[in-house]
Amino acid sequence: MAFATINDIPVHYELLGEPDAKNLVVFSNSLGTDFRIWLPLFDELSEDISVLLYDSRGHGLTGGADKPFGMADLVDDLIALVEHVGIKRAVFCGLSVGGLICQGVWQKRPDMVKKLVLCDTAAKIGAPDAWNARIDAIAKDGLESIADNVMERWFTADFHQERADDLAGYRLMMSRQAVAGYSSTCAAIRDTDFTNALATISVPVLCVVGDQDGSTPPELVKATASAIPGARFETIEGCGHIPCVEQPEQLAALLQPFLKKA
Ligand SMILES: O=C(O)CC1=CCC(=O)O1
Repeated sequence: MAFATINDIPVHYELLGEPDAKNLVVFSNSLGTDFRIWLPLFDELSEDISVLLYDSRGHGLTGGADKPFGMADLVDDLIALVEHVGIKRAVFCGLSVGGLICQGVWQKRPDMVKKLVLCDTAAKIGAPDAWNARIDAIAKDGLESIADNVMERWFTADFHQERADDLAGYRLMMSRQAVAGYSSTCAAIRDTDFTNALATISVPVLCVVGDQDGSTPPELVKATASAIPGARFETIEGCGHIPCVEQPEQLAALLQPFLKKA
């Protein structure tokens, strides 16, 4: 557990391994989560893979919720954190809004990006009206009021039935986020459209999506992959929006060879 002051806010992160390791992956979390969502994946990855994990602005133990922020801030935070820990170049793997942040890093600092893993994400996520409705709902009634709906999109019916303890834990992770940080992140997603930048991506890209993802459905992620030159698209079976939690073995089986390929 480590903290750094990045762009005037405390950022919570963890570097496991060396900043100059050959196989180094930077993981960026999704809306309503923190870096602990990636932990189940690490049991499945080989030991020679080093990782940088962090909580994005307004989430987890990272600060910044008190002032409104947008996608440019989220991207700048990740770039500055990567520089802070001494990483020159890495694979960037982002889930959902984390995938938008990683696309933003590619646009601003392509020299930092060796490969991209875009997990349950797209160049544009959701409709502005839906984000505005979500922002209004949580301003009025708090995150608890939307938690059941969000869990329906995050996890499959099987997960709901068979992993009730985990479901309760991830539901708490989401509903305990700072409302203002969650709200700014919704606005950042609403205001971001990287569609025109997809054709500029010239590093290897792996796009993955849960077959039952209710937030970024397979057709959306497939369309994003189709617009990136040479990108590979894969579906994860029996999975909602968060494969690193629901199907970490399948995600690792896709990630590992992609990381190791020259
Ligand atoms: O909460 C959701 O609907 C899922 C989600 C959308 C963007 C993101 O990061 O998570």
